Amino acid sequence: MDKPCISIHQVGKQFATRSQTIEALHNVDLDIRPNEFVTFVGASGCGKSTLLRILAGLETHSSGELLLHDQPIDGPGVDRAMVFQHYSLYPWLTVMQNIKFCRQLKVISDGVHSQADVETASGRADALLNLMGLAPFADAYPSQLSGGMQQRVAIARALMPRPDILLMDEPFGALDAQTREVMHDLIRHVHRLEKTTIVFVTHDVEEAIYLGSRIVLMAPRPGRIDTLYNVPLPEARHQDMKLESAFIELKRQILARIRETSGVQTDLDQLAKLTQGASV
Ligand SMILES: Nc1ncnc2c1ncn2[C@@H]1O[C@H](COP(=O)(O)OP(=O)(O)OP(=O)(O)O)[C@@H](O)[C@H]1O
Repeated sequence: MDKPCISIHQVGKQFATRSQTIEALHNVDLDIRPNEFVTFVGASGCGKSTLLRILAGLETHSSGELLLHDQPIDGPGVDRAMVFQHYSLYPWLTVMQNIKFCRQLKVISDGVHSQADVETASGRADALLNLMGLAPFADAYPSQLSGGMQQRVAIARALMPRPDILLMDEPFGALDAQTREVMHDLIRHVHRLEKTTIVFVTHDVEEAIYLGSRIVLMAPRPGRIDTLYNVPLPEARHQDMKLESAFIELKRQILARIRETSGVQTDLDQLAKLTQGASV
């Protein structure tokens, strides 16, 4: 078995607010292998985004150890890229300029750039434009694009420096159902082609199963890993798999476990009474 590229050992995170200390993560242990596609689900507040932000180096952890290729994570790095739910594109730059933006920052900060550098970057940007189906929109501005297309630009921009790890925090949460399906097949294709390790946080269990090879179910108060599930689907996926019994059974199990761990129940008797009252 491959050596893990990310090792999370006994990681804890507390947030101190004025009135209390919140244990956002408690003794989290997980190894992620190179080129894995791991999806995280769980009830609201179970620490999914906090863990992702710690992996990105945008947040510090309070205890334990996080290693990336055996080195401690102590801040952001070009080896990791993050894609958020909101597209975070620069509205005054075109699609192509947005994709090349980080590369240009690097050139400015390094103070060196050869003609070969520029050509390599242009070739990479062109390849990503094509991969994302954005070639006809290279000169468009973000405001001229749909939400799905803007998120494709954000993904292309994240992939530009060839990160080892792509961290995605509900990247398709704001898209309509049809666009999400298209994005699911696109991101699986990107994963196969680019061989990037993907860590993907979502509220949507169906999305977690369709995309992931492994699902990490987290539970809240304190935020912790509850269950790991291997996804019993082949690498090559298609939308009809969502109707197969293995898929539906896994979805049922995970949804039931999220309900159990969230401690939130819908009181159907109470709802029925309220509805009766309303109809009088
Ligand atoms: N900066 C912060 N200061 C104080 N508490 C925080 C902070 N960030 C997160 N928390 C708390 O830590 C816990 C975990 O939050 P986090 O956003 O990681 O959960 P989540 O699983 O991503 O939730 P959701 O699915 O609702 O986005 C929550 O109780 C949240 O209120």
